Amino acid sequence: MTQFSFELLAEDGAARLGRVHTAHGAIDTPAFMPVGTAATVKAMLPGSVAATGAQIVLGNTYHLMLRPGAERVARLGGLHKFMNWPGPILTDSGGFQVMSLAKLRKLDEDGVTFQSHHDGSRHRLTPESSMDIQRLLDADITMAFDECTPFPATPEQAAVSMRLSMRWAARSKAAFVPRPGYGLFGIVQGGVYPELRADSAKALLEIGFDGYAVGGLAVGEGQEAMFATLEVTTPLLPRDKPRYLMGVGRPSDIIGAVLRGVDMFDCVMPTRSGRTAQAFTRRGTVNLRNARHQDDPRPLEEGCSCPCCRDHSRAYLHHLIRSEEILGPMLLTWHNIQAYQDLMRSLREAIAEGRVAEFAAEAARLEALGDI
Ligand SMILES: O=c1[nH]cnc2c(CCNCC3CCCCC3)c3[nH]c(NCc4cccs4)nc3cc12
Repeated sequence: MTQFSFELLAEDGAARLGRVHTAHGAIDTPAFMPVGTAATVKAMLPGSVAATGAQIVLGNTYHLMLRPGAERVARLGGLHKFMNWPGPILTDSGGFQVMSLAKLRKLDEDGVTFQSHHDGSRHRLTPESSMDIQRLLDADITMAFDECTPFPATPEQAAVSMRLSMRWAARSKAAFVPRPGYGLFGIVQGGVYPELRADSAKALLEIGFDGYAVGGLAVGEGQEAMFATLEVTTPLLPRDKPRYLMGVGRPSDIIGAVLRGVDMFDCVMPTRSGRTAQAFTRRGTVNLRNARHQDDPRPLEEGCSCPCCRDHSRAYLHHLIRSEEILGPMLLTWHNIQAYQDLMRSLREAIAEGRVAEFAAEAARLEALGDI
């Protein structure tokens, strides 16, 4: 039976090439995890997600506990069977989504009480219930129940919030049921304050986790502050465990974070943007609603192997978007996920060959050119 583990295969500065082994398969890192909110990567078939090169997807505890319910998913064989995704799945703890989506949230030492944004029914999430739900979903990687410290926060506010998350991290670890091939990740908090980040990392190491996420970032602090915080945080985390930067990000954010020691990423942008006609290319984002594309016979991105770029023109994509045809968001979602997976593969190859700094410089140069 596979044990949950992380293989460190190569290093190039602080950047790492690795492989995470889980009960449902391996993940090559640096890795981008497409978000599968309500047990689906929106507008994509599971086979299409796999065809992009994605090896792991995210499931959303908040949504699934409300509908169809974690017990129902468990009765139906767990999330892998329910959504027909045989590969690894990471579920978030539900905490972040409760704070951003639910109504009438009441947070106390024990957890969060909230009303469903669907029907107003009352629910409660605690470290213990979050672990139970993630186990019912059969997540290969379970996230500790934390509070994402709002931004901006004073050092005092960030300290109070971080200490609550550390108490919740200990309770998450105590409630987590260890199984071969299944892992639990802790989440570092501490705002943009180096001492608090150090305190949080130290607290999590004492509790002991299979992987370490950096939370509380990509919440409006800006790329410079995010990178500065990573520079004082990742060096404090174990070299032989995966690091996961939550909610990141744009391609330039991901590249900069990989250079600062991050291995795993999740972000709603490639899927959400795909549905709003925003396409990610090596030369920056392209808005296909823009009339400049209406006579353009070229593919969205030269050299991209996805069905959107392989089989269709910008003029056609523009037409689909303007006509609000379902195929529009389908093709752009596929392209965006493929573009992110191609970026991660290029980063892995660059690290393996010891040229990741050069890769980052070239990527920044191309993006600065803008689309033509
Ligand atoms: O400290 C954190 N703790 C827990 N989760 C965080 C998340 C959510 C990560 N994606 C979850 C996914 C689970 C499946 C459904 C989709 C989300 C963050 N996202 C961002 N920035 C991006 C942001 C997105 C929205 C507002 S900021 N910063 C984050 C910080 C934390």
